[in-house]
Amino acid sequence: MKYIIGIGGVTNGGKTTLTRRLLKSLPASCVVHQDDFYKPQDQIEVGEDGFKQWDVITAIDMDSMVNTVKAWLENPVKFARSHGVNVSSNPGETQILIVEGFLLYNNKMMADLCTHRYYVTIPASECKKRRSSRNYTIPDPPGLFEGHVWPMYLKHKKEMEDSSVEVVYLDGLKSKDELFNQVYEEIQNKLLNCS
Ligand SMILES: Nc1ncnc2c1ncn2[C@@H]1O[C@H](COP(=O)(O)OP(=O)(O)O)[C@@H](O)[C@H]1O
Ligand SMILES: NC(=O)c1ccc[n+]([C@@H]2O[C@H](COP(=O)(O)O)[C@@H](O)[C@H]2O)c1
Repeated sequence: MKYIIGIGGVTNGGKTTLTRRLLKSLPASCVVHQDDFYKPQDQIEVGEDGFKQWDVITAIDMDSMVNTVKAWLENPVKFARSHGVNVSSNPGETQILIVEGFLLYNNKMMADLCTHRYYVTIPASECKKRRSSRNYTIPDPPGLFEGHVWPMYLKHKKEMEDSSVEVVYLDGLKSKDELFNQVYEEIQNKLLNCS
C-alpha cells in the first residue's frame, strides 16, 4: 500500500520539524517539500500590497511538485533509492511519502493526491515571533508579515475551508514531542486499519 501524508499549514507552525521527526520514525519514508518548488525570484510578482508575492500559490511551480509526487506513486522504491533512502523492494510493503508545505491543499491535484491531510495552526502573535528569528534565503522586508504573509495565510485557509477538503487540524502551540506523538500514533492506527 502507498500512503501520502500531507503536513500543511501556517508558516512557522512547525511543519518541517514534525516532518523530520516522522521521517526518522516511519521506515523507508520519503519527503517532498513545497519550498523546493518556488519559482526563481525574478518571476515573483509585486502585488497591490507593494510586496513581492511569495505567499501565493502562483509563486510555486505546482505542476512540477505534482509531477514529483506522481513519480513517487509510479515507483516508490526507485524514487526512494534515487533520493538516498534505503528501501527493500518487497511486494506489498507499505510505502509512505510525506508532502510538506504551507499551501498544499489550495491546489486540488495536490490535495487529492494526499491520502491523509494535516493542517498546523498557530496564532498571529506566535507566528510573528517565530518568523522573526527565521533566516529565509530572501529576508522578509519590514512590514511583510502584517502586510502580506498573515493576510495571505487567512485568505488561503478560508479558500481551503470553502473547498471542503477534509483536514485534521493540529495545534502548533503544543510541544514538538506532543505533536509528533499525536500524528505518529494516528498514522500508525490509520495504516493498521487500512491494511
Ligand atoms: N511545537 C513547537 N513549539 C515551539 N516551537 C516550535 C515548534 N515546532 C517548531 N518550532 C520552532 O518554530 C520555528 C519554525 O519551525 P519549522 O518546523 O521550520 O516551521 P514551518 O516548517 O512550519 O515553517 C523553528 O524555530 C522551530 O524550532
Ligand atoms: N524558500 C524561499 O525561496 C522563500 C523566499 C521568500 C519567502 N519565503 C517564505 O516561505 C514561507 C513558506 O515556508 P514555511 O512554511 O517553511 O515558512 C512563506 O511564508 C514565504 O514568505 C520563502
